[in-house]
Amino acid sequence: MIIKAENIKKCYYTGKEAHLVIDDFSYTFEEGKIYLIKGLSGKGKTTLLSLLALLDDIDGGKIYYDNELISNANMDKKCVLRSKEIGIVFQDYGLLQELNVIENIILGDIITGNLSEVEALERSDQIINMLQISDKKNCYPNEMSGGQQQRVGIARAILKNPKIVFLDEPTSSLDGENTKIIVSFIEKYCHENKKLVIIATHLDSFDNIADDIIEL
Ligand SMILES: Nc1ncnc2c1ncn2[C@@H]1O[C@H](COP(=O)(O)OP(=O)(O)OP(=O)(O)O)[C@@H](O)[C@H]1O
Repeated sequence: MIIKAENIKKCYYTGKEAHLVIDDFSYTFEEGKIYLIKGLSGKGKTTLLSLLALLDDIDGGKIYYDNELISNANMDKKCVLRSKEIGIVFQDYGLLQELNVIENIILGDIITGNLSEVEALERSDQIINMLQISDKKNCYPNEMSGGQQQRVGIARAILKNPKIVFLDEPTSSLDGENTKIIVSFIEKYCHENKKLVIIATHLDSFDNIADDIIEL
């Protein structure tokens, strides 16, 4: 999947005042590559990620997925794309506290029908093994470290084998060891499976594996 952003803009309104956060951003993201969106806090990294991931609407410009103009599509079409082709890893992990690791990973894709329970369990077993959290499979989020919870978030995002993965500050609160595990996993996942990976970060953890770095 290729994402093309053409002159995209995003404004936030506080009262009557408009703040232009993304101003005329253009870029083409290609499959099989890892891109970093970098910049200081408040520069608009999360905003840009959520526009490209179709979580929020642009105020100007165009977004194409594989040459199809998608920014004008209706909500249903965007939801289907997000559900089938896009995996998102959120900055705050976004895990459900009442569910254990396996349930957190598989439930969404079983509910949406992306995977059968058998497929989901089989794939989640492989993924948590690669991410080195197999011993935590029955734990609840509050029984795990930040690095372990982040890996659960990654496992959940890639369970359905999406073509595109967005990660928002995936290593911001992690130590060196956890960062290393996540960086090498992301590199392998992207390059071996020809996925498009877009990472918003203010850190240098991914610099060595990035195909391009976009400074905001
Ligand atoms: N929903 C919103 N309503 C109004 N302003 C917003 C909203 N979301 C973000 N902003 C503003 O837009 C700007 C960019 O925010 P964004 O979260 O995209 O930056 P960021 O680069 O990801 O920052 P950080 O590294 O701190 O996460 C900030 O000034 C922020 O205050």
